[in-house]
Amino acid sequence: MGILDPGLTFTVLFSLVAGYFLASTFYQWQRLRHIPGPPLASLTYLWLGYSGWSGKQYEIHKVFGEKYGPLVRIGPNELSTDDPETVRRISSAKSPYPRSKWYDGTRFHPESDAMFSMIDPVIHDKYKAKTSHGYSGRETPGLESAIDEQIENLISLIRRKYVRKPGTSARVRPLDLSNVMALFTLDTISRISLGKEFGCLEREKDILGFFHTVDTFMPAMNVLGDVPWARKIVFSTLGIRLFGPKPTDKTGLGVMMKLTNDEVRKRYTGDVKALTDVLGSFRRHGLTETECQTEAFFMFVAGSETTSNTLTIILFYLIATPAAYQRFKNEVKAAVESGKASNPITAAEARELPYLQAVLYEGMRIRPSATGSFGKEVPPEGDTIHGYFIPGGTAVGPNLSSMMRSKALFGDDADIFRPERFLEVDEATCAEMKRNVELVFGYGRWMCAGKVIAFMELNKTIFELIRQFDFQLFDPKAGVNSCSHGSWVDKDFFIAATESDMFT
Ligand code: HEM
Repeated sequence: MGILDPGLTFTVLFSLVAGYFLASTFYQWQRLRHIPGPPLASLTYLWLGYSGWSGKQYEIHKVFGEKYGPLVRIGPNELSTDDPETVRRISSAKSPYPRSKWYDGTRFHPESDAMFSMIDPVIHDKYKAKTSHGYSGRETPGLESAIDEQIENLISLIRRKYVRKPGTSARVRPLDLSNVMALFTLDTISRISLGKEFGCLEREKDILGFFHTVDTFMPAMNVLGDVPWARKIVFSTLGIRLFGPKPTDKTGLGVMMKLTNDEVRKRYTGDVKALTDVLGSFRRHGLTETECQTEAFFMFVAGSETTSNTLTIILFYLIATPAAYQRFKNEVKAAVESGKASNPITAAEARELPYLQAVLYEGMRIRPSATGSFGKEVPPEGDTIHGYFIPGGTAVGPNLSSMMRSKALFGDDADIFRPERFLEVDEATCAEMKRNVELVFGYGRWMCAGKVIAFMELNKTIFELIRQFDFQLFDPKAGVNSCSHGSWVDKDFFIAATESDMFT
C-alpha cells in the first residue's frame, strides 16, 4: 500500500474545493444574470453583507430605482423591487410566495418562532389569526390609555429636566430627542405587552441595556441575516442556544426575556376571562405559554426601535422645516381652541387633523423605518416580474428606500420633506400616495401586526409634544447621527426645548 504524498493530497483537495466554489459561484451568477444590479452583488454575499454592515444601507439602496430600474439584483439569489404593485402582488393574502430564509435571521428562541420569523404561509396565517385580536386593539380596550400614560411620562420628563420658559435667557440643557424617543417606545411597548412599563423614562435610562445591546449587535446581525451560510450556523437551534439571549443571563436581552417569561407565566395560571391585555388575548386564542413568551419578547424588538426611529425622524424634519413646523403648530392651536382635541388628544380626533396626517405620512416616507431585505421566495415554477423571468427559490424583497423617494410616485421634489404634497392632490391620488407609504409596514398576509399601535403612538405623541413644547435644533449643523442596518440607529439629536407659547 503506497503512502499518499501530503503535498499532492493538499493540491487535489484544494483544487476540488476551489472547483466547487467556482462552479457554484458561476451557477448562482448565471441564474439571474439578466437582472441589472451592482456587479459584485451578483457574485458574492460580501456586497450585501457590507451594505448592511456599513450603516449606509439606506443611502446605497435609495438610488437603485433611478440607476437600474424597478427590479435590481442585490445578491447572488436576492432581488429587490421599488415597484409598489409588485410588492403588493408578492405579499398579498393569496400570493404563493412564502417568506424567504432571510427571516430565519430574526429567530432568537431555539424551540419556538415568533410570528415574524414564521416563513410558511399556512402556519403563519393560523398564528396571525390567533394574535390579531390582541395586536389590533379589538380585545385590548386599555391600549389607548396605556399609550396616554406613557406620553404623560414623556412630557413630565422633558418638563422636569429640560424645559425653559419662552423669552428667558436661562441656561439650555440640550435634550437628545432620539434617546428619549427610544425610552418612550420601550416603556410603551412593555406597558402594552406586560401591563407595566419598564420605567426607562422615569430614570431616563435604558435600564435593561436593551438599546445598548440591539444597537451594538445590529450591524453584525444584519450581516448574519443576509449571508446564508452564516445565518444557517448562527440561527440554527444549536446556534441560538449558544449565541442567543437566555433567561439566565445577568445583563442585556436575557434579563428582559426572564421578565417577560415570568409575566407570561402569571397570565397562564389565573382565570383567562379576567385578562384584558394583549397577552391575555393571545392565551384566549390558543397560544401556548412558550409561544406567548416568544411573541411577547419579540414585541420589544419589533415595536420599539421602529416606532422610535419613526418618531425621531418626523420630529427632526418638522423642526428643521420652519414652514411645516409653523403650519402644524397652527393646526394644533386651532384644534385645541375649537374643542376638536381633548386633553390628551384621542386617536380618533388626531386622524381628523389633515396636516398632522400629512406630517406623519411625509415623515414615514422621507426615511422609511425598515431598510432590510424582507425577501419573499419565488414559488418553484418561477415568476415573471417586469418582463424578466425569475426562477423559483429566488428571494424578492421591497426596496423601500428607493420606492419612497420615487419622483413618479411622489412628485419631482420627492427628495425634500413637504407634507403639503398629500394635501394639494385630489382625494384618490392622496389615498394612493398614502397606500404606497404604508408599504413601510409591509403588506397583505405579512403586514406589520402592530400597525394600529404604531399609528396610535405616532398620532398622539407628535400632537402632544407640539401642544406642550417648542423645539429648536441645539446645533443645526450637527443634525442627527443616523446609521441604517436593517433598521435605524439614531443618536445625538440634540434640541433645546421651551414651554410652548401657543396658549399664552
Ligand atoms: C413605525 C413603526 C413600525 C414599522 C415601520 C413596522 C414595520 C414592520 C415591517 C416592515 C414588518 C415586516 C413585514 C414583512 O415581513 O413583509 C413588520 C412586522 C411585524 N411588526 Fe411591525 N412595524 C412597526 C411597529 C410595530 C409595533 C409597535 C409592533 C408591536 C406592537 C410591531 C409588531 C410587528 C409584528 C408582530 C410583525 C410580524 C407580522 C407578521 O409576521 O405577520 N410592529 N413590521
